[in-house]
Amino acid sequence: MKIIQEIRKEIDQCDEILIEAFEKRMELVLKVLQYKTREGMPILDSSREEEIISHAVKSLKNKEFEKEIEEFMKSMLTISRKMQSIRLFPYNIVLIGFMGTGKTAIGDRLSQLLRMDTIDTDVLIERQMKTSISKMFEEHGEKYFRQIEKDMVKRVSLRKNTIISCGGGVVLDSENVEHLKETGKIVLLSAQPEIIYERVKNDQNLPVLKGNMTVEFITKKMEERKDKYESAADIIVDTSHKDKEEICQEIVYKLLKS
Ligand SMILES: Nc1ncnc2c1ncn2[C@@H]1O[C@H](COP(=O)(O)OP(=O)(O)OP(=O)(O)O)[C@@H](O)[C@H]1O
Ligand SMILES: O=C(O)C1=C[C@@H](O)[C@@H](O)[C@H](O)C1
Ligand SMILES: [Mg+2]
Repeated sequence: MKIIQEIRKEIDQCDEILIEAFEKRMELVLKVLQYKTREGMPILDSSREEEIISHAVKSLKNKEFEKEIEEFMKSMLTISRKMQSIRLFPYNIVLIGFMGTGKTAIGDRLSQLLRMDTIDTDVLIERQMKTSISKMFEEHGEKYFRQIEKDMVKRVSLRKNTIISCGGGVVLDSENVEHLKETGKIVLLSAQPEIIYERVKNDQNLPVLKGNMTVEFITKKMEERKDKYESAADIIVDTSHKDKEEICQEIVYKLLKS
């Protein structure tokens, strides 16, 4: 009994050291963040995280704990990144734009990079209604879908520190824009019609383009919606000829400047 008490005492001492080191580390992370923001340096640096993890694995004396140290460092980096994201973006990041501009794809990547939660109105609607958007259009018409979408936008606008990827038609309704703006900043993703066509041409779940999957129709529809998209936007990021990493960096940079 005495032995276990002795060991526990040592564990408590280890925890004290960890707590002290953790506190110090978080304070230093915030200092780096302030410095980077002041100097206009890129905030996201995935290679630095990999370096920190591999350094920790190498530094370990007892190799029995390799897997565990990796997990430990990853959790700490996640906590640290989350803390930074909350300070940098104390609001929802709302992604809007035409079909195929990358709202869903960029929402997912941005959420990995910033360790912020992400949701997608189309995905939530399909999950709630237990059917596809195409079927909803087919069986009940567009008006029915837009009402469900409107209710969903109202609900998701109540969230905090979340990346909200919207359906392509969400901002056509001015009340949706008002709700989203109450808690978020709006990022308009754009792309050239030819690029959008290449990205969506095989997508069977886009009823607005059904029977009209051509560059000409996409161009016309984009032109019709242009003013609504642009007037809702706090920042605009063109996604043509850019990979997801570049787009995320640009979103972060422009949001911080806005
Ligand atoms: N920057 C990019 N480069 C190459 N492919 C991309 C890029 N962004 C998105 N894509 C691809 O284009 C397709 C459409 O993207 P995504 O589904 O994210 O668009 P969306 O804006 O969410 O469209 P929707 O309005 O239909 O929900 C996907 O296959 C995605 O992987
Ligand atoms: O642009 C649109 O009107 C749409 C885009 C998709 O995200 C879906 O929300 C739906 O297919 C309608
Ligand atoms: Mg999408």
